[in-house]
Amino acid sequence: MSAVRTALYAQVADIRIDTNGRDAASVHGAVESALGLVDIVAREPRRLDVESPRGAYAIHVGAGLLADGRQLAEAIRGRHVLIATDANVARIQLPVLEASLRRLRPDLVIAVHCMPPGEAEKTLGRWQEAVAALAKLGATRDATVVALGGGVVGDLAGFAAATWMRGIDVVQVPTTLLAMVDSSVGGKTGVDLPAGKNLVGAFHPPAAVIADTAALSTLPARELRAGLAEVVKYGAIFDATFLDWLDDRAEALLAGDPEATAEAVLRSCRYKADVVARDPFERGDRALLNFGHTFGHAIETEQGYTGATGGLVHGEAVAVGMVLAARLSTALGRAAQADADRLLALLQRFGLPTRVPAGLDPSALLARMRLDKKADAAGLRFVLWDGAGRGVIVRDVPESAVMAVLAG
Ligand SMILES: NC(=O)c1ccc[n+]([C@@H]2O[C@H](COP(=O)([O-])OP(=O)(O)OC[C@H]3O[C@@H](n4cnc5c(N)ncnc54)[C@H](O)[C@@H]3O)[C@@H](O)[C@H]2O)c1
Ligand SMILES: O=C(O)C(=O)C[C@@H](O)[C@H](O)[C@H](O)COP(=O)(O)O
Ligand SMILES: [Zn+2]
Repeated sequence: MSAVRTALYAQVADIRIDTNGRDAASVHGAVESALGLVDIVAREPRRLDVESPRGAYAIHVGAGLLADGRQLAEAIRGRHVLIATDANVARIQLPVLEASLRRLRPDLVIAVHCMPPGEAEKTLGRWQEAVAALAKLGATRDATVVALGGGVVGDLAGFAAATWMRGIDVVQVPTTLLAMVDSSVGGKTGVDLPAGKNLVGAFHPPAAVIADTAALSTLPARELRAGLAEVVKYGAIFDATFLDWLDDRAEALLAGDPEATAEAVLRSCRYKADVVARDPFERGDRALLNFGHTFGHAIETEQGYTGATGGLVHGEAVAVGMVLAARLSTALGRAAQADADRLLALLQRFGLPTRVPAGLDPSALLARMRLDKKADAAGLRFVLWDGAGRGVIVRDVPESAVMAVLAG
């Protein structure tokens, strides 16, 4: 262990990062916490393989994968690497990831691109900065973008990779629970416009996903809860018994228990991997993953993506959206009230919001939904459920019923 410690410190001391000043204390903290995890990594990280139009890729899940570095080092083909991250993650996880990469792949030419955190930064302007960083690096077609961060970084950096020279590799290294269980898998990338969420983007599956569950130890509680909303979503649409499992493990998950967390990540990735392998371009049942999102995205857009400054963050908006989708299902006679009540109780147990924020106008939200990506010339489509674990895609939902749940 002491040889690993010496090597990690030596590598970290060597690193120059233009975009982020880090003090010695934060480097020390990051290295020490990474070292504490090397033992845990010996307990075998788990691996899932996912078919995709760009080739099969592995999802690695385990504690300490960033300090270990082997899965990441092996996923990089060419010489140029752009590590894209945000300012919070750059302070905490970047030193460890960069040290591992330099230790295991001294052949690489590495640059770091750092953006400010938050949904409000998932913009075309920030995408332009990311591709400019690829140009500065001289990234060739065999270059790799390493997306180190939450879903905002993952979507934006993934889109930069999708568009640079019409498509280079991206390795997703999720550091939030939401990104581990959802956004790093399946290849949706993109940015928001003022007119709507993720309106500009591309399907661009990753070359690998490396989910170091130890990174979650520094995640703010609010972001952990937001991630749990997307975990609940899998139970709601695919598997009622997973809702029972979540209910049983709620305390453990909220406390960041490593075993419960790793299992929640793996099970979530399995649900998502199955559906995206079957339907990578969302022509069919992949749309079930949008449960709660028609409402949720309308809320986020209407609030101007102000999750970091008083609005709802994505997972919170999805929690509210799922409650509304369940109510709409009940109102349309598709599901029992008891199912909606159970979902509401679980989301409340996870400390998630379950009501439309005050001050949002139902008709303005309905207007936002018209730019939902599931809509077509024939109108809106909603993801509803026929009861817990049985998501269903529905057309011809009367606007009056939608307005009633928005207002209720
Ligand atoms: N592509 C997809 O399939 C998909 C799926 C779900 C969500 N999304 C998108 O993901 C985004 C939301 O992602 P998110 O919830 O990860 O939010 P986020 O990326 O904004 O991260 C949340 C906050 O946590 C900080 N953070 C990240 N990792 C940390 C760590 N380990 N320790 C401390 N702080 C950390 C970030 O800096 C940020 O402030 C939305 O834009 C949503 O549309 C995409
Ligand atoms: O992967 C998918 O497919 C999803 O819908 C997952 C969602 O959790 C995610 O928020 C996604 O970005 C929404 O996609 P969009 O196509 O509705 O913008
Ligand atoms: Zn989502």
